[in-house]
Amino acid sequence: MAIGQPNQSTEEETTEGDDPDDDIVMSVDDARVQFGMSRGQAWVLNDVSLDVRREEILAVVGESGSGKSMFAAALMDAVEDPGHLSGDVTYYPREDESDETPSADQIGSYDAVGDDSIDVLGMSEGELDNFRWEEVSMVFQGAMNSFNPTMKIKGHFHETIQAHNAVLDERMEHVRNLFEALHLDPDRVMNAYPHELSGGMKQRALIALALVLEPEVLVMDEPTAALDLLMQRSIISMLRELRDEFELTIVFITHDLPLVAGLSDRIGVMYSFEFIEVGDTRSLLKDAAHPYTRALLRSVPSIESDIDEMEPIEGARPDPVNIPTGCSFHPRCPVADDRCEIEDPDLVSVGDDHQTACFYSDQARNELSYSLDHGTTED
Ligand SMILES: Nc1ncnc2c1ncn2[C@@H]1O[C@H](COP(=O)(O)OP(=O)(O)OP(=O)(O)O)[C@@H](O)[C@H]1O
Ligand code: NI
Repeated sequence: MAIGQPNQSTEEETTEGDDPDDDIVMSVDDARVQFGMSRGQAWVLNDVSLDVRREEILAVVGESGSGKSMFAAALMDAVEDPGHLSGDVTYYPREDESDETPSADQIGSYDAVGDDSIDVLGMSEGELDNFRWEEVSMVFQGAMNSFNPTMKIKGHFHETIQAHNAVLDERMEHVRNLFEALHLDPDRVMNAYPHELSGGMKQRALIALALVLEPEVLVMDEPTAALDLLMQRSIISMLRELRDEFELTIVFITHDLPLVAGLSDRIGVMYSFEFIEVGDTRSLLKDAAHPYTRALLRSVPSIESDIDEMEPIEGARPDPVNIPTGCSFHPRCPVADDRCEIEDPDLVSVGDDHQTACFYSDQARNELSYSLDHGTTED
């Protein structure tokens, strides 16, 4: 395709994987979060559609304020006021292999939209409270200090288990397995008060707490941001094992792209409150197709790159009250033209299991360079 010639985009294109057999655990369709400000209506999640695949590790990356935490909150209907969430969020419980009956029936109390799916935004507060521990659990941004300082770690586990009427001995046995996978000494940590633990230990204990009722999906919002690099890397390496051992799906939210390069199966890049590129980690890092993703990869430090090769992304971040028309990245984009100011590109396929929302991804790939001496090489 000649440079400057736009890709064809169609309404039908979505972020769904190329493989129709992909087992989807959650799907988000046309999710929007809107709130009124004195300056006008603000959109902090702008028509987002994305499928989360069962047992994948999906990294959600983007600059501060791009909507990553909003997306996480949307997954469990936890958007706080004044934000108002609309659209659809659907959860697909694992089918019981020994039985044709979908496990949605076994879960029982939730409202199912179909035989085997659950309408997350249609649940009552009580249903949501169970859902958030038993199906889709979350480690919130900055939650490391959310432990009650006057209660031993053990107490937090007991409290959660009892609040959900689960069998204490059974659950505590599971917790021992979780602790082992997270390289925590159960006796020592359980009997400690929060302040007696290092940041890394507290964060791992929090991850174990999120998994105590065996959810299918674990959403983690910047779970390692407050820790030193060594501890970050060590937790990251435990997460893959945790996923394998407990058959988890992990949605890992971070502003730190190199950190998740060796962890995730797929990466979704958010810009201006929506996904602008989604793809298989290897393909996305090697051959990023969106000018923003390429700029992001150029702006991150790597072990070998010189500090002067790093280029911060120029221009102001989008304002939720004043999202640019057309492609929201156009004011900062080196390859944008008139079309980009008017038309909003949909996500279209740009490779195997790789979609991007840009009319000029060929041009971006040809003209915008970045070096890749981090990430995929360190599996
Ligand atoms: N409860 C809320 N209601 C409305 N808007 C909100 C609410 N919470 C945050 N926002 C706004 O939503 C936008 C997106 O915020 P969000 O927290 O999702 O960004 P983020 O990508 O997670 O950033 P960071 O990396 O700094 O955590 C921001 O402009 C923020 O001010
Ligand atoms: Ni956030």
